[in-house]
Amino acid sequence: MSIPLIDFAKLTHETDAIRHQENQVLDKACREIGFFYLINTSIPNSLMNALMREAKRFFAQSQEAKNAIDIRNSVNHRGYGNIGEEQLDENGHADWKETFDMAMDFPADHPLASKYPKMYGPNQNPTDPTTVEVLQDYYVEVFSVAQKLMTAMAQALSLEDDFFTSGFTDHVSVLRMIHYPPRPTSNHDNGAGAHTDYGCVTLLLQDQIGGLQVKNRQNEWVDATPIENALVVNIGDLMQHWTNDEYVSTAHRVRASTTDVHRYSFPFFVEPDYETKVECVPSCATAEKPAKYEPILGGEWIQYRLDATYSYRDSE
Ligand SMILES: O=C(O)CCC(=O)C(=O)O
Ligand SMILES: [Fe+2]
Repeated sequence: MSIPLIDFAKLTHETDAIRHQENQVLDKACREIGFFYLINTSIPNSLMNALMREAKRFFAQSQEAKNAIDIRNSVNHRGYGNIGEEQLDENGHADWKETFDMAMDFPADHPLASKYPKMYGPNQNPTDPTTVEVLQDYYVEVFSVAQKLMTAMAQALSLEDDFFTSGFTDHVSVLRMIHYPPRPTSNHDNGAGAHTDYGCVTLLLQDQIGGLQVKNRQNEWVDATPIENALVVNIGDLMQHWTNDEYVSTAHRVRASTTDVHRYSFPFFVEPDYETKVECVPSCATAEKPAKYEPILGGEWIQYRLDATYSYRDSE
């Protein structure tokens, strides 16, 4: 099975019939593969290009400059992650990539930062103000797309429109920039190891290099070949829990760049408020298929998964 295409312009169309029809296609994609391309999003192409440009500038800085905002110095997991810091597949190699993570910025003395210091707090920003501005602008735009997407999912699942989005007031969604440099040896082809994402959905912007692969229901790795200006969207574990396994969180991986090729990608991990209670949505449980998972707080789940994949968080 290949990766379906969803038209965001249709999903948010003013004509009910067009919206409903696209909603059915979305619902099918979420149930059958958990991955789709999203085209015609409201994000300006110029902003996507600017993000790509800033990422190249950011990662091209000296190691010293990047280490000044090392993610290991941030309790709430913001900033720069060097190669080898993250290992997504516990049975493989560490990932051959460097990263930068940002999220909503809360002052260190904010009540939520005091209560959940590992999830809320300040960002560690790049020094260049243009980079920061572009990251913030993109964050706002991509979150707006995510909200509309979750509204469409709620409609597809016969829920109130705001069933999911109402859990995103003080959300912990993360925008990440990733740089996959050329791999050093031929036996280390792991850009990002096989994994599922932790949150509700992930909206990924990628360049034209390719390398992302998705495991379909037949257990075959399918290439998520880049489509210009389209986002690749996938369901995460929290949404799978929320929907009692109706929407599926699917394994994916990134093959590392070959010699001389640099790849850049920008996942936006859509994650609710720490205190949003995630429990089986009513339309996904029946007498034959009762709720499979205990209710959990969104933040508890994300924190548990982050602690498992980052070496520096092990000891905490
Ligand atoms: O870089 C990519 O294409 C995907 C990255 C990814 O799956 C992740 O960071 O969770
Ligand atoms: Fe992922």
